[in-house]
Amino acid sequence: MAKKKGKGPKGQKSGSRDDPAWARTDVIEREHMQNDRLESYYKAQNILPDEEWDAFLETMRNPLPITFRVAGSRQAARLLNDTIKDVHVPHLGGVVFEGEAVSPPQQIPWYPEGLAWQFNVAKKVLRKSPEFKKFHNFLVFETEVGNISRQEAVSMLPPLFLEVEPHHRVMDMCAAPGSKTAQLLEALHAHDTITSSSIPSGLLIANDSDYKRTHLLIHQSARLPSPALMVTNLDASIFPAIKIPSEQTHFPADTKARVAAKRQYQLMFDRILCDVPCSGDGTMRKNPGIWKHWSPMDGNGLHSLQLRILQRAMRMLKKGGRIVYSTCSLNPVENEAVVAAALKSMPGFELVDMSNHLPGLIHRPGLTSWKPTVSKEINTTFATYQDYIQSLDETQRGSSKMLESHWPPSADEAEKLHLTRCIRIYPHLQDTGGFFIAILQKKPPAKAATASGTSKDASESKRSADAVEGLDKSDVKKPKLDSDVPPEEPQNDEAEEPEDDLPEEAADEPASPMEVDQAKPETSTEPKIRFKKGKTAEGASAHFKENPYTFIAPDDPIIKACIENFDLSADFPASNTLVRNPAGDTVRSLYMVNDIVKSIITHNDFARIRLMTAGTKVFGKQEGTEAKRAGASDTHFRVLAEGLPVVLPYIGERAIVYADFAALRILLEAYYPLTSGFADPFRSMIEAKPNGSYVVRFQPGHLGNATLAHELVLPIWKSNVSLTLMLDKRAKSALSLRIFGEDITTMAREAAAKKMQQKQAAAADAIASAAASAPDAESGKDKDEEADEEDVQEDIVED
Ligand SMILES: C[S@@+](CC[C@H](N)C(=O)[O-])C[C@H]1O[C@@H](n2cnc3c(N)ncnc32)[C@H](O)[C@@H]1O
Repeated sequence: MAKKKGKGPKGQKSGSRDDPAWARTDVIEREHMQNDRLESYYKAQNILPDEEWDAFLETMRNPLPITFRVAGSRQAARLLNDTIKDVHVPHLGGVVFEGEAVSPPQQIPWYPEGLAWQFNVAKKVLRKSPEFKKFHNFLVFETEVGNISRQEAVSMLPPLFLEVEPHHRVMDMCAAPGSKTAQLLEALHAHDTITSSSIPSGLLIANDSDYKRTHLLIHQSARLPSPALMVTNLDASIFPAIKIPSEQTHFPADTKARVAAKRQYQLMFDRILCDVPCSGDGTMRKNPGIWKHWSPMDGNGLHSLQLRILQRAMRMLKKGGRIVYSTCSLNPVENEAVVAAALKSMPGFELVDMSNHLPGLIHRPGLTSWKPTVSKEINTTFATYQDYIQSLDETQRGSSKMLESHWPPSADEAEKLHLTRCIRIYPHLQDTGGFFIAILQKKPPAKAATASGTSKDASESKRSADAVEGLDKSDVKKPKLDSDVPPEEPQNDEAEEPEDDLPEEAADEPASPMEVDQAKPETSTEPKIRFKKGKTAEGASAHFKENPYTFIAPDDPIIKACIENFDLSADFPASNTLVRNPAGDTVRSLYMVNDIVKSIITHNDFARIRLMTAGTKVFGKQEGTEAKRAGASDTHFRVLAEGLPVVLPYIGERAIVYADFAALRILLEAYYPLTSGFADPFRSMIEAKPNGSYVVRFQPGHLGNATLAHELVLPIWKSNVSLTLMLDKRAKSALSLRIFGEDITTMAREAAAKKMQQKQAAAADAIASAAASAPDAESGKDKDEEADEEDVQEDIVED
């Protein structure tokens, strides 16, 4: 039965469009899908021409189509997409259910390479139509192993506008539960092959202020293991400066020591996603409870936080860098008003026109004018903030929650700001949710002539740097609600006091005080930063309970054993492996990070940046009786399936065995198949090896009707007489379904037997107790149907 859910705005504690529980439990009858205030508010905003209004409202009342995206590394995604297109969709064409034709899934027209799909079928069809049931099963398993991401179509858009490349430093400010984070990670890993992962030089920091939701984020992003990922748990509006030694360590002689020190140490980002908490009224089709609870005051209240998050992002962006600001709200107060206020508050940024970036995407331009309401009863009569304030009794003025930035800029200003470059998506245009996107760019360095005749980056001027620093002081250091938008700084491209032609890396004021320890030599690998006393024990970091990461020395016995056992090549980045505990003891897992993540961990206090995870697990200690029987020593680690793509490029031939397709079938069918049951040459090859962890390269081939089209690389463990495929049970089932078209695993057989037993037991109970079975009869459901419903509850997890 439907549970009551909280009614807070999206991204607040009670749930969001990205919260699966929230999405599923909210049930409301169609006749209750109306809200006079909502209609009157949005009519006042003129969001749509009159003739579209009915279609808009009607679509808002219809459930959303099911949409999903083929995820993972690009090559693997293309392959799986081909399977959907060439194997599944043809079977789903021409399905008739209860006398009605059911349409097969279709590719979303604007998603690159056709990797996103949508289909519109009732749950009953998914449950009862054999063709759709099979497809649904396939989707469930592929979702669990991370190859498919069920995600609302519009939610796939922001990362596409960010255009992340593998070398980019990327920040996802409000990232949980992480569907967009996954897309950003995929873009960082665009150079991965089907079997092995590249190690991008770039970085993704995925942040969310909600501790519990960061765990969803970690779970979601584990599907694409990345040495370039960090997850933090901070309020994005006061995200601290991250310190890394800059690539530039030499500055012109006249650079002030304080400026040089700062510029050496602040990480600036190429791409930032601000998918901010919002009122979420664009998600009504998925969360129909919003019809009942919608209030314009949610948007009014969130405006200030949204603005501060966007402004913080602007301060952390490199010149030439890009921010995507997005909400799933249609409310201009949360959208254009935030963007306009942010642009007015900080010089050097502009809205980018990307209206033709995704051919096939139907959208509308941003609004240039709107009418904020000053009460939930929809009072939009005040044309300006000044009019509104004047209308208040003097004693009330100080406590008013309305800000000047809730109101639109003048028509002239709106034109200069190019607010029409914002992108609005309305549900009736392409059968989606409602959405808003703005793409902001920090203007690239403009070369301007200086008095000395050398070429200078004019916007590096002291004036504009001061503008940024001024904002940092007002906003970041006082993490309270803004009562005001900082005044616009005059744009001055002429440097009054040109300093130097420095990289963007460090042009910002750190958000929290730090001192540079000048005594430490440049080459030291020790952190060069020390924090002011007590700083890490204050505020958010005081209660941070996670363990720190500790890098292990390249000559540590464990890493040496891994190098030996896996025949790791000389270029294996042993110095980038770390463990998750303060002293480096009780080691169970080894993590791997790339150089920039290593640099951040080394130079920043983990509690201050509330570091939840970094990099990816690659090796795990082989524990349990199986390991003891196999004689595994304390330094005997196995390569983990999740980290295998990352370490595969370094693993040497001694740790690799080649097998055919038949061997894969045996390994999937039984938990511990005997070595003697395999055919040669695989059998002799593996029997000749000592017990331990190996990597098997399964070669393409045919087996009955099944085809392995591309090499598959998986970890195994060899014991005295048997082998084990080191994948978890669900991953084995997904693999089996993908390759053999059916679940041939022991787990599937056991589950089927258990289900049969349960059905038999339930039937016996029903016969024994007629009274107990009566409510079921009343509800009109049979046990089979309930069991089916449970299956559907185990639905593909949604973003
Ligand atoms: C719209 S959701 C983000 C969805 C996410 N980008 C995705 O695609 O899966 C907004 C998120 O903002 C988080 N949030 C709310 N206030 C925040 C703040 N001050 N700083 C950082 N995150 C915040 C919420 O916990 C929520 O997870």
